[in-house]
Amino acid sequence: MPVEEFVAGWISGETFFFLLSHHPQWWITSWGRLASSAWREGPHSLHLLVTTGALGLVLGHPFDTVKVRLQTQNTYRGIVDCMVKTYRHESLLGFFKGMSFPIASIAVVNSVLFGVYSNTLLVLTATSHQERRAQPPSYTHVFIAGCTGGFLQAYCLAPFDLIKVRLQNQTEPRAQPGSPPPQYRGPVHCAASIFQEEGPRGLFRGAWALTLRDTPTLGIYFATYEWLCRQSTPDGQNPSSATVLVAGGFAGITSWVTATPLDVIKSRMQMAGLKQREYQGMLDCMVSSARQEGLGVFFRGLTINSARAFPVNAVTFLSYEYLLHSWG
Ligand SMILES: C[N+](C)(C)CCCC[C@H](N)C(=O)O
Repeated sequence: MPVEEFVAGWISGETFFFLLSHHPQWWITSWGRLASSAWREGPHSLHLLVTTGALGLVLGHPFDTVKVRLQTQNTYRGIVDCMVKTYRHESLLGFFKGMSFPIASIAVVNSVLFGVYSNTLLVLTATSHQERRAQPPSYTHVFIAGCTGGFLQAYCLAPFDLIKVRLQNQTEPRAQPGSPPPQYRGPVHCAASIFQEEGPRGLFRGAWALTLRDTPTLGIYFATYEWLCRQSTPDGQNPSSATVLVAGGFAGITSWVTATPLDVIKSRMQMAGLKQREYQGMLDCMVSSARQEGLGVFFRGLTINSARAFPVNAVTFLSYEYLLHSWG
């Protein structure tokens, strides 16, 4: 089984910088150093691509926090109201709650997604990544391979995503003397408390909704990416960097448009069991949310999430393609 796709997915998901850089000062200075050396070496430098992957995730996280809050809390009137309240009560740091686990896990998740996708295509079409420009796979095969990757990555993502959502929803300001501490002190404490209270299954709360969200929509993700690349690339040639960026960005948005209804349900199920109400199951969550808040509830957070999805997915595809290309 070719492993390059797993490795390229891993690096484009990009974690090792996080492991090296527990300290924000280190992060900022080393990113600055890498970016400036990459600038000198030219825009195709690996450093630049890899660090922009991480940077995209960091810069995208505040948008994600606003999205999650709009989806699960009914106290905000809209994007601006949520931003203002978060900033007033929790300062800028409030937007970065729950960020460490996504950064630590995105590499594993992307590695599984891209690795399984490419190897499923290999099984279906008997072509390797390098051969696929000359012999492009059908969109049906691309879709099936994307769904397979999406299905398997959902299981790796589920516990990390649960902890992210729980931490993003803690609206307490940073510990001030005398004020009650938030329920979870950090990602590890959050994981440990869920494990203690609900056992290992507790960590997979909402996992079904997540799997249903990701399986078809990651098929759409890869099919959109392939379609957009082929539209603007002459037959048999590799797409240009600009094409990859635009196709990756729109693939991200398209797949999020289709994923948002189940994303809302997934986030609500993950929050169930805390202050909010319990649901009997996914269907109950859908029906009661729609009854109480109207059908618009299924598109909560879509605008802000699309603004985040474009740059994040543009960079992911660019580094993935670039890495595979440079390994020949
Ligand atoms: C399938 N679904 C739409 C859920 C996600 C597709 C894009 C995944 C990417 N890591 C991101 O965070 O944007």
